[in-house]
Amino acid sequence: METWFFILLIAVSISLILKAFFNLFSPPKKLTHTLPPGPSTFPIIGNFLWLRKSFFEIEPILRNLRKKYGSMVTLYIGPRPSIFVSDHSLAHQALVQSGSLFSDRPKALPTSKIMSSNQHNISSAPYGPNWRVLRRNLTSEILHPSRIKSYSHARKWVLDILFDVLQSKAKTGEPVQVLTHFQYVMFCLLVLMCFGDKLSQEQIKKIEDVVRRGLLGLERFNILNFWPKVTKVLLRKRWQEFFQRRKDQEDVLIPLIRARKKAKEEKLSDKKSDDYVLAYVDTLLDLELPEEKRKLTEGEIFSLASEFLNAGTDTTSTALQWVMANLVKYPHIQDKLFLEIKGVVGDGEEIKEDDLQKMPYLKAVILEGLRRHPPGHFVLPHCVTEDTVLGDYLVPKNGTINFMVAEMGWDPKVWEDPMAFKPERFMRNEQVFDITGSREIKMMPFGVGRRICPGFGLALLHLEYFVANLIWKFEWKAMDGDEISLEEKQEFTVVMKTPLMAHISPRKEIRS
Ligand code: HEM
Repeated sequence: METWFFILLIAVSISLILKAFFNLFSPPKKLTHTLPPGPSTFPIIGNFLWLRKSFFEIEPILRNLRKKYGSMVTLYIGPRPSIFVSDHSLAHQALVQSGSLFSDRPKALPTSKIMSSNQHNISSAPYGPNWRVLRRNLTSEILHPSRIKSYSHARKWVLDILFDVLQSKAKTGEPVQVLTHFQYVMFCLLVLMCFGDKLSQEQIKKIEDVVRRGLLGLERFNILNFWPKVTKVLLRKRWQEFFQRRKDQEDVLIPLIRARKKAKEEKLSDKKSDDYVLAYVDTLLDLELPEEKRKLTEGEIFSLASEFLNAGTDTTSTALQWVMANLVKYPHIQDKLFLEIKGVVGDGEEIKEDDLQKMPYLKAVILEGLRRHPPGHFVLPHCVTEDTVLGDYLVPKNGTINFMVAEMGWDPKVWEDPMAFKPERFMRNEQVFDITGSREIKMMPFGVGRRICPGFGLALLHLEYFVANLIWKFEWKAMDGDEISLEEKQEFTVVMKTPLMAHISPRKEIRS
């Protein structure tokens, strides 16, 4: 079927080339600034071929193009020009200094439009009143430090689950493949924050299965966005598969939303007023959209809940795996971290959340992990609210502008020996490293400016809490004769191509 689609594209391309040829004779449009340079593309077919690639596949191409064209490059991906920026100071100019111009999101492609309930979630909502209300609800109701603190019992519960699994592996001496465990614990935490703390492990597993299945292999559906009227006929089966994925998720998540609605009503009518811990879904039930002056629909609440799970789980478990991989690869860094923890905890059994504030080296290890292995190599695509100039080039309203996160963290002009894992680089300065990039950008694993990841505080807490406890409880070693490979591949995030396998031994036994 794709072959027919391709032939059709060639036919349309030829007619467009002819049109472009005739346009040569019409008077040129007057433009004071031009788009940033980039490789010329064969109309339509070129756009289509770019569209089939993931950003991860495009990244090495962009790295080469940067050498030729500089730190702003244009590619024609799909129907719009896409500008890529790899320069720190241009990113600061755009996202921080001109934040109100550069914080819009592009019009969603058809599949994303369906997934986001027509851009009624935080990450894809246009810059405006609806986005502001949705984002403020998340940050003030759920991600506020005092609310985050109120979920500490959930973190302890999940940590104990993780310890039980690792303890049994340590006893048998078999190596542990940690990623699935990390993914599961992050999932538990976010599910409890999203739907309340009364869910069983079986329910959480079911949610994880269906949400993860929906997330992986999404690039398969990119092609549907190219000329949807045609793909709806020619690629009918793939569209069906796409809708089925969403339905599978709705079947699991919508009953949970309805249960929270019922619980809230019961609480209001005072039938039940027991230990009711506020969950993200509860805050959405009565929220009003200012642009449409109405409450959210069930479908929109579903999209926001899915976004919360997708945004906060794989990103953090990926970062956790990268950090642990480096601690296994470099035992001297692991030892140094262990000694710092010992200095704070003494002979205590567990690390309390307040203890984390006293561990600067731990923070440096996490920051170095995020610099060297950012889970997302690009921020989400941005667009401008009006035609704008950046770095002497035009950034048009009908295009997208993308910022290259990994490139900035690996820039030798900013970071000495950038590909090495050296947490000490974050210890040299008296001041705490500013991850929000408000004064200057050195790296931006969470983005910067008005669209900065609202979950960065929660993510850093989760990373610090789990890394510290995992190192305090166990010694982590590479398997005999096994090199820890830092090769990458793209899943939803940029993960380890060869997932981390390690031998673990309880520290208690080592100490006694
Ligand atoms: C290590 C973990 C994480 C990383 C590396 C990360 C990274 C990012 C990045 C790069 C963006 C895009 C910024 C932009 O477009 O300019 C983003 C947006 C977002 N993230 Fe995160 N994130 C993480 C964890 C979380 C968590 C835990 C949550 C929620 C609980 C979350 C919720 C969101 C949301 C809702 C957005 C959209 C913001 C907007 O468009 O206004 N993220 N994140």
